This record gives sequence, structure tokens and C-alpha cells, in this order.
Amino acid sequence: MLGDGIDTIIPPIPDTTVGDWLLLDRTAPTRSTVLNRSSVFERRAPGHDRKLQLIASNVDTVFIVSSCNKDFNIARLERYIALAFEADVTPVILLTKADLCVDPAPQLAAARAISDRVLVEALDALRDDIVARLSPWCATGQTIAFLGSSGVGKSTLVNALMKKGVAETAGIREDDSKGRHTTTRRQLHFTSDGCAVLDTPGMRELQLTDVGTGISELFDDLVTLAGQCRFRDCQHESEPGCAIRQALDEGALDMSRMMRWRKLAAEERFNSATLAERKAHDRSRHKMHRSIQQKEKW
Ligand SMILES: Nc1nc2c(ncn2[C@@H]2O[C@H](COP(=O)(O)OP(=O)(O)OP(=O)(O)O)[C@@H](O)[C@H]2O)c(=O)[nH]1
Ligand SMILES: [Zn+2]
Repeated sequence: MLGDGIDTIIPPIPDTTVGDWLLLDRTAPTRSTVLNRSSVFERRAPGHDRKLQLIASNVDTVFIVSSCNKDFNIARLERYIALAFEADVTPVILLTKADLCVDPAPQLAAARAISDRVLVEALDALRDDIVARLSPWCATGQTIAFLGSSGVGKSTLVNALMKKGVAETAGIREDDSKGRHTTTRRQLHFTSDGCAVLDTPGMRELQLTDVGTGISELFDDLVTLAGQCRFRDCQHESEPGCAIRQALDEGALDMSRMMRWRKLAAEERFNSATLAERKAHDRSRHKMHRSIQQKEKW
């Protein structure tokens, strides 16, 4: 835990995560008050109960990193943007390895076309002045994080930002209640300008679950159009009065973008529905167990 003149390890506080601000109770730290979050990344636990886990809170800007070459994929960028919107975090796309492209202009244009709410920068993470390029989002008191596939340059960017500053590590001690202690280290660095750089393993495992709102925000024009279809449950295939089809026919809507929206929404529904189904299944199994136990008592 870090604060004004504070750099210490405190026992875990339930329902807190890296990035949280505490009103510290010095005598009983676990009874500290967690301040309201401006944003929060969550994910489903991979285990049996699939509980919602807090990954990081109060991130202001998330840099969605992709290289201009091999990794460049609009659908993947859209997926990360939906995650950011869902978390209430501002996404900024960084296209790395511009130096390895003959001309990054086509990728830059394609990324800029994703949403007028998302800024895009192309850069050479090894040679550009990263501190200067990212300074609009890295002012004092800001918190930033990075998302992106392996090898796209996230660590390179974090290291470039930290060159000027001191790396700080906040440790959280976790007690597994069996008397054994495991210490997990979560990375929270501060630049010399006082910008918090959040670099946690959990950010790498974010999934597309419960991000319906984020997807609708990113594709809000399509959501509006779909609302104008004659049928509420229009599949936008061959139904009469389909506003989406009409926009496609008129050339006002890009077919591939429409397909990506449908794919993303379907994937999200599948992931989330599976969870709901699991829950329903677990509940009925639990009930069954209970009724068996009760019968056994009789
Ligand atoms: N030429 C060039 N190489 C880059 C650039 N950005 C990153 N690299 C190189 O790409 C490789 C992977 O970069 P990393 O920063 O480790 O990538 P990462 O996203 O942190 O990868 P993970 O830790 O696996 O998630 C390294 O060898 C970097 O030097 C760039 O803009 N241009
Ligand atoms: Zn339709």
C-alpha cells in the first residue's frame, strides 16, 4: 500500500483491488474505507464458481497495444475497446513497430475508423520519445494500463515510461486461511511525473464476458439502426423492414463491420449465457443435493 509517507504491507481487505484508494484506518487497516471507484476492470474467475474478480480499479486511460504488422487485427482492437468502455476507462490505441512497416498509414486509417471516440497513435516503441508521445495521458495523478497480445511491445513502453522515474512495487499479502502465506506481487509503478502505471498479470486474462454495454457503446450506430428494424428480434438476414440491410444496400454501412459487431455480440452472449447456465445448473444440483440430504435424514 502506498500513500503520502506510507509504503507498507497490510492484510488483505475483501473486495479491494490494485488501484483502489483507501481512507486508511491506521489502527485496524482491514477496516479502512474503500473510496468509490471511477472505473473497474473485472473478470470471471476461471474456477468452478466463476465469481466476478476485481482486476484493477481507477484506471483513467488504457493503452490498447497492437503492432502495425503481424498482430494488427481490427476485430481484436474492437474487443479490447469494448472491454475498456465496459470498465469506464478511456481507450487509446497504440500501433507499435511502425518502423517495421513500409507505411503504417493504412493500419492507422483502419484503426482510426473504429470509433471517433478512440484516438490512435503509431510509434516505434524502441526509438521514439515515448514519454513525450504519451504525455497527454500521463499527467500527475493519472493512472494508466496496457492491454494487448504478447510481443506487441507493452513492456517496452512501460520501461520507456519508467526510464525517467522510479519503479515502485506494491505488495499484497494473501492468506489462504490454511495458515500458509503466499505473497503475490502486483506491479504499480510511478513515473517521475507522478503517473501510476499499472502492470498486473490479471489484465492479460480479461475475457469478453458481461461486456454487452461496452459492445453497444462501440457499435452504438448499429444498435440505433437495429432499433429501427420492423421486428424487435430482427436477425438482419432477410426480414422485411430491416434497417441494417437497408443501410448495407445503400452503402451507408460497411458489411465487414456489421459482421464483426454480430460476431462480437454473439461471442459475448455465448460467454455470459454459459455462465448463467452454469449458475442455473449449479443451483439445481445444489437443490438436488439438499433434497437428497434431507431424504437421508428422514
Ligand atoms: N522494431 C520494433 N521492435 C519493437 C517495438 N516495440 C517492441 N519491439 C520489440 O518487440 C519485442 C516484444 O516486446 P515486449 O515489450 O516484450 O512485448 P510485450 O507486449 O510486453 O510482450 P509480453 O510481455 O509477452 O506480453 C521486443 O523484442 C521489443 O524490443 C517497436 O516499436 N519497434
Ligand atoms: Zn434488421
